[in-house]
Amino acid sequence: MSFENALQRHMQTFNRLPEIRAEVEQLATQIAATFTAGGKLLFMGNGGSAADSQHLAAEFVVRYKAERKALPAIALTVDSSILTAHSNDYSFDSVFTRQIEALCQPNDLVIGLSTSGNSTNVINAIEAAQIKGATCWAWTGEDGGKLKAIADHLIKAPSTETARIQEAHIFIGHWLCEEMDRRLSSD
Ligand SMILES: O=C(CO)[C@@H](O)[C@H](O)[C@H](O)[C@H](O)COP(=O)(O)O
Ligand SMILES: [Zn+2]
Repeated sequence: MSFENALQRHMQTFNRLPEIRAEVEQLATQIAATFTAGGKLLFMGNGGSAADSQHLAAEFVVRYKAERKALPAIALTVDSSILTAHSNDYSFDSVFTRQIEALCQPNDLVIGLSTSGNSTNVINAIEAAQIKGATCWAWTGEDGGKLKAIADHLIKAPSTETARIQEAHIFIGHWLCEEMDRRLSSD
């Protein structure tokens, strides 16, 4: 794909983001309510979405732009000992489930990122988090994949192309950080 072609697809995806604005605003409201109620955010995903998970968790814990209190967020993608021990001793399909069992509380909000919507370890962990009583969001592509029927709420980036979906996901994540700065910076 040429540079121009990739850029055109990126722009097409971003031009369609207003279509999912209501869901993103609903998520912002739920995240703010989660923090106010003493809950935390748990992020997970594979590959680029693992990177997005740790990137976004860091924005909440450290800071985005405003000076505000630390906000509780954990990426389930970062502890190499947990990831390798669990995958080696049990299965990669339950590598996030195990951490949900250890860390997730009923008032937490779980965000599973999967461009296909079909990553088994994300699906399994969302189901485990639902059993724990947490509210579960899936960030997917336009298709939604298997997560469409499983997650409590969906944010479907308007593309079927992995890279473009990831670019939209990180934009949405940054906008949520912007919103938390606006809503919580005076706390
Ligand atoms: O970053 C990329 C592609 O841009 C890859 O690392 C990609 O994230 C990996 O293939 C993931 O395993 C894809 O999983 P998913 O998004 O379908 O859940
Ligand atoms: Zn990538």
